Amino acid sequence: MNTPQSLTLTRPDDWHLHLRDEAALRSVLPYTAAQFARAIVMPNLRPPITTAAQAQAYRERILGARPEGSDFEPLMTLYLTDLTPVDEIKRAKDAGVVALKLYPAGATTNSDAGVTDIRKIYKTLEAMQREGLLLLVHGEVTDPDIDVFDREAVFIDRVMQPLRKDMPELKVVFEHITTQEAADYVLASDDFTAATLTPQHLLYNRNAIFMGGLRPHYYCLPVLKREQHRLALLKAATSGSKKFFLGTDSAPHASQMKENSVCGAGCFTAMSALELYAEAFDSVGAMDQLEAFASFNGPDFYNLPRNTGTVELRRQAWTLPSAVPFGEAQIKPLRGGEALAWKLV
Ligand SMILES: NC(=O)N[C@@H](CC(=O)O)C(=O)O
Ligand SMILES: [Zn+2]
Ligand SMILES: [Zn+2]
Repeated sequence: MNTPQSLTLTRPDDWHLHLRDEAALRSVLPYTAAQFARAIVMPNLRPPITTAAQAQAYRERILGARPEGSDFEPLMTLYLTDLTPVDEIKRAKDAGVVALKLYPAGATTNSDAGVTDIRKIYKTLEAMQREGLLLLVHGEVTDPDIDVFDREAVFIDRVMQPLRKDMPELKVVFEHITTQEAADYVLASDDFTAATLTPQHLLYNRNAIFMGGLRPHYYCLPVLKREQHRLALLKAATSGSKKFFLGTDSAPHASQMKENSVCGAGCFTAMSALELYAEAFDSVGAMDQLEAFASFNGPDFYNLPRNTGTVELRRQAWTLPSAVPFGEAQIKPLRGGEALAWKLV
């Protein structure tokens, strides 16, 4: 077993992050800026970021919310709709946008304006393939006849397989994968397909949502799955395959929205992201695989330079605050009030 007391790694990036806007943005950004050099910023605001001009303006707001002295760099994305014009792709490329996000309409938080049928946007996807912009997918079908726990596996058959056949050189990131089926699919695919993995899906199975009562802070989409799936994801993350990389999907919701008769989907992990991944990798003696997962595989897939500089993780117990301010409200981080075994120093 590889059980180091500390680990120095090249500065990592977060390849899937929700920052929200305005006061919420100002509350959560410092946590990510303290952990990561860059992050792929999700566009599912209300209203969503659908144009290059909106992405540029959102980027400025993010830069303006950085703590004094921070060099954190947001990497911008657009939200695909049925009506995204083909011309927008060139404008996006020129504006420095790196990817577009496919939310099947109704699949998750703020996805109402999403795509109703992927075939409606094929011309736009072809333009992305030409311009070298990546497609990021929330990979769940929205068919109400499909069980919530099967929606990712069914998405592979109904959407991913035909898409890969029709658009073979479009780089696709299967975001926040949660199943053995998705891990196997990505492993078996060619170099144009990769996946992000969240800390919660590497650490927990679906029992966590029901432990001694319903636990809203463990509810995200795609929902946590059985232990067999968690083990497959952890195996993929620590396998040394370059197709898997860090994407927290940290998705802040005010605690009154989580602790409500209808609980919003999303886990807030930005305050302790690297520590949670370290715990997952350490649990299988794979700390030596963490640097590639957190710092190399993402930039390599996106064709961006790797970061310079390093950060250090130490095996040192500390307690995560149970709640922190979130604009006028408050937010409860995943594992808040509990001890963590690793600390970013
Ligand atoms: N993951 C989540 O449960 N929620 C995300 C949306 C998403 O990434 O699907 C959010 O924006 O809150
Ligand atoms: Zn999603
Ligand atoms: Zn997300």
